[in-house]
Amino acid sequence: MAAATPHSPPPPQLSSPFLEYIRAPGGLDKVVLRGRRSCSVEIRLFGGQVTSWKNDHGEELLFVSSKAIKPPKPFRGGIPICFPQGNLEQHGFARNRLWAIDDNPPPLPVNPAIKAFVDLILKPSEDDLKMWPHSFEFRLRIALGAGGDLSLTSRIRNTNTDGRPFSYTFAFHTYFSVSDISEVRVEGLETMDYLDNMKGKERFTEQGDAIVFESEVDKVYLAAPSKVAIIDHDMRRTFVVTKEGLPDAVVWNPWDKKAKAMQDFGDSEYKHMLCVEPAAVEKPISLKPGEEWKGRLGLSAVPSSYCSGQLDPLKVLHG
Ligand SMILES: O=P(O)(O)OC[C@H]1O[C@H](O)[C@H](O)[C@@H](O)[C@@H]1O
Repeated sequence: MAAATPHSPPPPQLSSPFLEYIRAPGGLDKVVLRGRRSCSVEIRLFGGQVTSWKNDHGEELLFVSSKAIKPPKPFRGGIPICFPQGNLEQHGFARNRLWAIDDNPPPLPVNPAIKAFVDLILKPSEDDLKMWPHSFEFRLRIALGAGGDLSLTSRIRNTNTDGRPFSYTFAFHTYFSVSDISEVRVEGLETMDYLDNMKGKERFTEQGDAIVFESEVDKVYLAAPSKVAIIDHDMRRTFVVTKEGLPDAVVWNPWDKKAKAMQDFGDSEYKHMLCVEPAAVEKPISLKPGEEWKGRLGLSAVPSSYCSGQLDPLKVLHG
């Protein structure tokens, strides 16, 4: 396994005032993207994982467990990358590997207003290839927009030289920080079909209006719309989640019993988090050698001053 090396190479020279490389022992080196006022994003090279996203008041928007444990265990919170899934460790190994900074990524169209971004890359190690015998290049661009919005673009290329295709499922396992899960509602997934992970992946159709939370939820919404809103009444904040190339959306909250059973999660922390995860789960993505797949996650937080308590979710979703 490509665990973090105790003697890391010298920090890369990041030639931008919007980026900072921070050295930390035990595979915890990180890159910080800085935007206007106090907006920032922190990305840990271990897992290629976003571990913090702050708005321009410096308020944390992502949930990270106070019990999160260090590498080589996956880190509970932020945005773990789930790839490649299948008959492997839960959620695949990408969240559990040391990624590198990609100094020379192939061109990716960018909004010229975006100054703060970083490109990471993951390639399989010899040990990874024994577990999942496919050669790939996984490029991840993480960008902080001028308005404080965050985007993650994944590009996965099949670099097999033996002519073999491969297939995988994928998720941006996004943990949102919420004031009180009982006061949160999700708009955009009502009337959708879903697979219920708590009922042996049986298929159901969501009924009623917005989704609210009163107990454990672990559902894969199929062919979910490209925009989903998470409305946090107490915080007077709405997260708008956009997705491209990722048909499904997993919604997860472990609630009290499961929370207690998780070693790296506080007993009451389920009250302050919600995972809404743009994903490709139902139909695995298939790539022939030389082919590349692209998936994008966009996150923005609409503050209460904008909503003024009059938030019209239809405007957020369709306006
Ligand atoms: O504990 P982890 O491997 O990070 O998984 C945490 C959760 O992730 C997803 O949301 C799955 O749908 C859940 O079934 C799983 O429990």
